[in-house]
Amino acid sequence: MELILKYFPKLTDDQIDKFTRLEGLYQDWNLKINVVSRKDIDELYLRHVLHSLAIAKVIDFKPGTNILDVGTGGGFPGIPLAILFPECSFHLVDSIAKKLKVVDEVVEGLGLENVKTTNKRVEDIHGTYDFIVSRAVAAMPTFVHWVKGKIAKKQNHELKNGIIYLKGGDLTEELQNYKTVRIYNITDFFQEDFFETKKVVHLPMKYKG
Ligand SMILES: C[S@@+](CC[C@H](N)C(=O)[O-])C[C@H]1O[C@@H](n2cnc3c(N)ncnc32)[C@H](O)[C@@H]1O
Repeated sequence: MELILKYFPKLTDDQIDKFTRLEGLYQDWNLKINVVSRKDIDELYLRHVLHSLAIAKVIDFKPGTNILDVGTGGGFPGIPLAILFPECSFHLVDSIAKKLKVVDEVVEGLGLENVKTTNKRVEDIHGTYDFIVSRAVAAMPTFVHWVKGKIAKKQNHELKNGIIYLKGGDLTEELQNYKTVRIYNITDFFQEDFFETKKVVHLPMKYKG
């Protein structure tokens, strides 16, 4: 938890309480359904919570923003972002039911009222969103194909709405066709070795309706 406060020193008592309780909830649920690896549970705050919050260093979501987390798995990046942005709404989607069971339990355990979950493939989700966030789900061309029709017409964040994706390694080839893409090194925000090759990819997508 100290790690989160190091980079987000202005958290409210309620946010600190939720981030603190997160670890116990994941530990309990992971014993029953193994959704997060042992090593990852031991380093939950670094590998999952702080990694998810790198998105907040790229976009400061305004109150009222609605966000889709595609392939949320055990709830990342959606759950940490929902704690950080209590006035935004988050829709967490995954095609595997057992993963969402853990997410549902964590959401209930924390009393997170700004999160809803759906067990579907993202291709079958028909809402629109200001932002689509994700980590480690598909190559960018596939991902863009899945979500490009889901960017809200009424945009809150002038020109910035679109995809924010957490990914690692050399992305030059994969992203060469996207002219507006911005790539941020996570080590620019968090000085931790774990993030050495990890990036935040921001692909603004203007609605063309
Ligand atoms: C490698 S896991 C990443 C989970 C989580 N985002 C994280 O970073 O911890 C990929 C997840 O994407 C989900 N997924 C893959 N394709 C999907 C699709 N088309 N629609 C919804 N979920 C999908 C899988 O079920 C899996 O839970």
